[in-house]
Amino acid sequence: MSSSPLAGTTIVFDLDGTLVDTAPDLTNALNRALQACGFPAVQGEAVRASVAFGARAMIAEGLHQVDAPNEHRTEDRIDAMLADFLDHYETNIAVESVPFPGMLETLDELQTAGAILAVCTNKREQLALQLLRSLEMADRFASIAGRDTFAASKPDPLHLTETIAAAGGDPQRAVMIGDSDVDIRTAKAAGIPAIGVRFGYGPADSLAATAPEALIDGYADLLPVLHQLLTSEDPVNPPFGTPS
Ligand SMILES: O=C(O)COP(=O)(O)O
Ligand SMILES: [Mg+2]
Repeated sequence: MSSSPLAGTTIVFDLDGTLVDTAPDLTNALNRALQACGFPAVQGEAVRASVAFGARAMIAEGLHQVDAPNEHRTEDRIDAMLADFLDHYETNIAVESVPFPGMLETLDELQTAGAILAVCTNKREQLALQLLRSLEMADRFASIAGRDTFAASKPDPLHLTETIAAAGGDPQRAVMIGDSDVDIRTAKAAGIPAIGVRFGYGPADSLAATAPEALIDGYADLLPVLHQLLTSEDPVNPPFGTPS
């Protein structure tokens, strides 16, 4: 039997910018929507930070980057662009999207140690499933919950606690891992420790400002940091909630 502190612990991952580098395909979908309106394409770097906030935010940032006149920024126009964006994205979801370096190996190690894996993303559930299936990763996760899976989505803590419940896990034995302040705020609101990843899309200062339990720069750091977190005997900040 495994004596790892990871055994039976639910490790919940954000998707975009945490498990998978989805920015290139999202940028391609944005450019398709911009070009359909007669605007030029934008560079990925220019809209990268907006990926953390979803397709609508990417469109708003894209329109800002191309100096779109105000009449192109109405709700109706943005809705039409969003439909165009999603249409293209759905059929091109895993063309350039790749797992972050070391991610698959780390998931292997977590599973070997007996951890329960789950995904809590603000992507639409169907798109999250499609992406993870395309990358042949979907079966690794006991639950995959998108923005439309439950009654509320991140930063509402219900999204995270329901994801853990759907995975058959215990919120008192869970850790959230994400690239944006939204992920960390969600975890804090649920009373769950959080690890921020600095290689994703969330701006570094806002990620750090939410004070996650730890910040990592790559998957090589995740297991040691998790181990430290799960075996911490700090009575002031116990790893799992308040001691009874
Ligand atoms: O698509 C989004 O809104 C962001 O997705 P994420 O929650 O997986 O980072
Ligand atoms: Mg993210």
